[in-house]
Amino acid sequence: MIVFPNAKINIGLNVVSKRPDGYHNLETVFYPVSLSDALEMVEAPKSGISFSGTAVHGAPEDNLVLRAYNLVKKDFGLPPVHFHLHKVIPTGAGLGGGSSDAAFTLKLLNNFFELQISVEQLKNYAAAIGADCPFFIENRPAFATGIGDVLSPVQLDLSRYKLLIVKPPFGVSTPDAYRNIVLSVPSFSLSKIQERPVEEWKELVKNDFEKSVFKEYPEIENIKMKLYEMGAVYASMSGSGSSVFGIFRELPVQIPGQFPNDYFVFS
Ligand SMILES: C[C@](O)(CO)[C@H](O)COP(=O)(O)OP(=O)(O)OC[C@H]1O[C@@H](n2ccc(N)nc2=O)[C@H](O)[C@@H]1O
Ligand SMILES: Nc1ncnc2c1ncn2[C@@H]1O[C@H](COP(=O)(O)OP(=O)(O)OP(=O)(O)O)[C@@H](O)[C@H]1O
Repeated sequence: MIVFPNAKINIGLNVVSKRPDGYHNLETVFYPVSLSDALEMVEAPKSGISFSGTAVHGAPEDNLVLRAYNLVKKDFGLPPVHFHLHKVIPTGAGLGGGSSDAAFTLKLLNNFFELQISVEQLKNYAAAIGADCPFFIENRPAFATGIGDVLSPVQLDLSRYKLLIVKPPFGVSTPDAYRNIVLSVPSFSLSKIQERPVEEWKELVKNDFEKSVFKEYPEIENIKMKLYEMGAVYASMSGSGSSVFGIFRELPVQIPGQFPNDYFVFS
């Protein structure tokens, strides 16, 4: 069975408080995008994972795909399986690629082995893996609070716009970004985002990570400015970076030529 775990972008991100467990409460809008990995699972004599595509760091047994499999196996005694992960979504990019792989693994196991796990229980498994992970279970535009795990759907449809995602040749560590965050009191609640046209977002919708991350990596701010110069209606860093997305009415021509060769450009 093959599935295609997709990336997300964060439209706005307000980090509102630090919790006693070290995590942060936030407000964000998750929006699924079509940039995707490919994940295949077959039954095999021994469990494992192989890779192709862009490099995935870390030991295979630490991969979030195997962590998701082991979590479900504990409760359901699954047979051994082999996964092949073709990685396309860059890591350290704020695009949630690893979280999506894990969430799609949970859904894949549920479907393949007919485990009858409810959506709520799938979200609980996902929350045990990472804060971004529960969103990818239902994978639809959602306003998120808590640590990113309390989700309510928003009627947000950007399909008449074009999206351009630019990833510089380096990533940003999520734990480091949270360590350096400056907390904010949101002046606009992202739960109301669908009521405001994209044309107004530039003034209303902020990502709190930008301040500290731009200071350390001015190149990321340059990408954002470039996207506005290219005619973006709205541009922002996604999550804790390092990728930046631009929302356009029409995509500018010759996009890759606008950025150096070692930048990934996805449209
Ligand atoms: C930046 C975002 O991508 C925005 O969607 C997410 O908040 C990050 O989610 P994630 O990568 O799934 O995060 P996890 O793997 O659960 O946590 C990585 C680290 O980020 C920090 N972390 C994460 C989420 C959160 N709400 N508060 C935090 O402080 C914690 O230090 C944690 O150890
Ligand atoms: N399946 C996987 N794909 C990518 N990275 C994985 C995976 N499993 C574990 N990891 C580890 O997780 C780290 C973060 O990867 P991820 O793709 O979630 O990027 P991110 O940009 O930090 O996402 P986020 O938006 O959640 O902050 C990687 O550096 C890698 O060591």
